[in-house]
This record gives sequence, structure tokens and C-alpha cells, in this order.
Amino acid sequence: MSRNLTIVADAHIWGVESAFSRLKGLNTRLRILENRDINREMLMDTDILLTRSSTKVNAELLQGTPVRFAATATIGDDHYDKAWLDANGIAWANAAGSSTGSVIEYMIASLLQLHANGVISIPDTAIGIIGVGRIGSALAQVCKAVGIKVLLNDPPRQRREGSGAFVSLDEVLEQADIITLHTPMIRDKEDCTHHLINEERLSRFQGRGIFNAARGGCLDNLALIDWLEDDRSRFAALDCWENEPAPLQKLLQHPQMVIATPHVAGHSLDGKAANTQYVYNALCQFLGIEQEWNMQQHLPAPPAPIIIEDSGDPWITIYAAARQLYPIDKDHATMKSWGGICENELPTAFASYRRHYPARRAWMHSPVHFNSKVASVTQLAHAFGIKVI
Ligand SMILES: NC(=O)C1=CN([C@@H]2O[C@H](COP(=O)(O)OP(=O)(O)OC[C@H]3O[C@@H](n4cnc5c(N)ncnc54)[C@H](O)[C@@H]3O)[C@@H](O)[C@H]2O)C=CC1
Ligand SMILES: O=C(O)C(=O)[C@H](O)COP(=O)(O)O
Repeated sequence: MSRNLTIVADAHIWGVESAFSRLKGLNTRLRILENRDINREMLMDTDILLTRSSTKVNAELLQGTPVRFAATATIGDDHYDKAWLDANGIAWANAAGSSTGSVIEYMIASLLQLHANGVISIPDTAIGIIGVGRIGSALAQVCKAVGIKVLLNDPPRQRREGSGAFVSLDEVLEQADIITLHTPMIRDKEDCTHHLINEERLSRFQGRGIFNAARGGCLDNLALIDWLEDDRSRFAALDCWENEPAPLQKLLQHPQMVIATPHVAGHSLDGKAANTQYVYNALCQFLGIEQEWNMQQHLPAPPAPIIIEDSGDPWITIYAAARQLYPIDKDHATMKSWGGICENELPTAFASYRRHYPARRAWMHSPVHFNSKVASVTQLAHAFGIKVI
């Protein structure tokens, strides 16, 4: 006789119905809800809760419910009260590692866009990577491959592995031209990342540019405005904002906010599919059942090859390809267009854009043909993870 299982899942988990409506050997009842409708009352007969980042999973939500496994189809899990879940015997999982490639493509698209616009010169740049886990390490590898000097800061790893590869945050602030945040949001303990980059640290930063695709609160957004205003050559590229989905209008509108995107770095189609796959796999493991669902069977066929003409400058030729693979300038233009709308419309615009985000495929599934015999074009393309045909 098959076991009964009730699952509540966020409607914005990619492929939620196909992944979770049938699980091998179980009589599954799947309720797909909007985040705003996921509450304690709705969970009173629920065994499994599957969320994205907008549901806070804690005592307030789960106390007194039969939920015994909760998982988030995101890498970040700061919206889960993990200590409380552990203490209450509720198993939990995140989708660690799932959308790393998508965030890397966001970073490459940003760097190439800034290079093409003359804001930076990629080969002359020293980048400080703060948080050298899955994303930070993958980014470091790409940067080194294209000649960017890399400074790595990760105190937890440094304590475990020794100083060898790492430098202090102070050294990053002194030596890097740009810094980029790839830490989790940690609100307490010695590795607290809340306002990790704050007014005091900004005052010591000798470089010109700041990227944040980690969590909005890792960077003090008010302090960032002052820092930008102190020197017109400074710039910021933000995917994550304090107080999402209502970022500070003054920051959004700031002319030195050169790349503004509404928390979509991880939102390539393949990134979102992988978010679901990782959570599906974790659930099957928790239930001790065989995995049957595979995202590859639900993703569209790879796009047609893109043809890129040689521009005479390898960086610009690569930029032309990157811009087709991920037109980050469109995300930026859209977000900047919200600069004038009234405060209470901004959260709706932010959330709606993310919800209806245009499909962008992983670069490894998007073939590019370069009409170029220049060896460095192919070398750079490979280094940036572009699938050259
Ligand atoms: N913008 C977006 O769409 C996305 C954002 N993210 C964010 O990126 C974060 C990082 O993701 P992963 O690399 O997969 O995580 P990870 O867990 O593999 O790596 C995080 C690294 O940060 C380090 N770290 C912790 N505290 C630190 C501190 N105080 N200073 C410097 N380093 C510190 C850790 O030791 C670890 O090596 C996620 O937690 C999530 O918040 C992830 C996916 C998409
Ligand atoms: O995986 C993460 O961590 C992210 O930040 C996601 O890409 C965004 O998650 P949602 O806010 O769309 O749930």
C-alpha cells in the first residue's frame, strides 16, 4: 500500500507541478501556493514544505505543524531558521551549487559591459572576491583565465585551510580596483556578513567599483550612496538590494549605479531548473525513494547558434557574444526605468519582472560561432565559458 504525503510548494518553483505531483511509490497530494498564502494554518496537514526565498521558515511558521522536511529551491538559505529546525527535528535542505553557473554568467556579462562602456579595462583590473565558496571560486577561476588579478578573502576558509591563497579584508580594500561580494547572509557570530561592507570599510576602500550579487544586506546601501557621491569616478553594480523588493530610489536612480538588476543573477532558465532538481533530489533522498524527474526532459531544446562577426578587438567581439547570450543591459534599462515610479509601485514592478523574467539559457547550451580567425577570441570565449562551434 502506498504512503500518503502532502506537499505544499511555492508556485514560483520552476517546474513545480511536473517535479512534485508524482513521487515514486507515494500517494502524493501537492498544493501549489503563492508565497503570500503559505502560512501556519495552511500547513496543519502538511508533511513537506518547498519554498523559494520569500518564505521565512521558522518557529512562527512551523510550530505545531506536522512538517518534517522543508527545502528551499535557492542557494541562499538565510530565510531558514536552521538552528530552530535542527533543534525541532525538522530536516531541511537548500539547493547549494545549483545556480552557480547563472551567477557567473551574470558577473561576466557585467564585467564585459563595463569594459565595453569604458568604465573598466578588464585586463588591468584587480578584483577582490569576498566569499570564496562555490560562486567565488568559480569566478576566481574565470578571472584568472582572462588575466584579471584576483585577491581572495574568506576568513572561514582561511581558518580551515591556512593563509596560502587568502588575504585579509583590509588588504582587499587597499589593493583591489573592484570588489565583489559572494558570501551568504550571516547575521551573527564571528563571520557576520550583515553590513560587511559598511561606511568605515568603504572609507578605506581604494578602488572604484563594488558588485553585490550575494544578499542586499551584506552592503550598507545608505553608506554606498555617500561613497558614490564622494567621488564621481566610483561605480556600483547591484543585483541584490537592501529591503527588496523596495530598494532605495536614490540608489537605484544614482547615475553611478551602472548596472542595476532586480535579483536575477541566478535566474537563468537552467539555473532555476537546477534549483528545482537539487531540491527534488534532496526530497527523494529524505524519503528514501528513487529519483525519476530530470530537468533535462523539461527544458526547451538548445537555442539556434549565434553568429558573431569579428570586431577587430577581441574583447568587443566577446562582448557582442555575451550581450546576445545575456542582454544584461535590458535588465538594467528596465530597472532604471523604475527610478521615477512612486514608492509603492516599485515592489510590484520588482517582483513582477522577476516573476515574468525572460528565459535566458545557460551559455554551455547556447552555441556561438565567431566569424574570426583571431586565436585570442576563441581563447577568451573558452575562458568565459562560451560554447564555441
Ligand atoms: N543574486 C543571486 O541571484 C544569487 C545569490 N546567491 C548568494 O550567493 C551566496 C554564495 O553562494 P555560494 O558561493 O554557493 O555559497 P558557498 O557557501 O559555497 O560560499 C560562501 C563562502 O562565503 C564564505 N564566507 C562566510 N562568511 C564570510 C565572511 N564574513 N567573509 C568572507 N567570506 C565569508 C564561506 O566561508 C564560503 O566559502 C549565497 O549564500 C546567496 O546568498 C546565490 C545564488 C543566486
Ligand atoms: O539562489 C539564491 O540564493 C537566490 O538568490 C535566487 O536566485 C533568488 O531566489 P528567489 O528570490 O527567486 O527565490
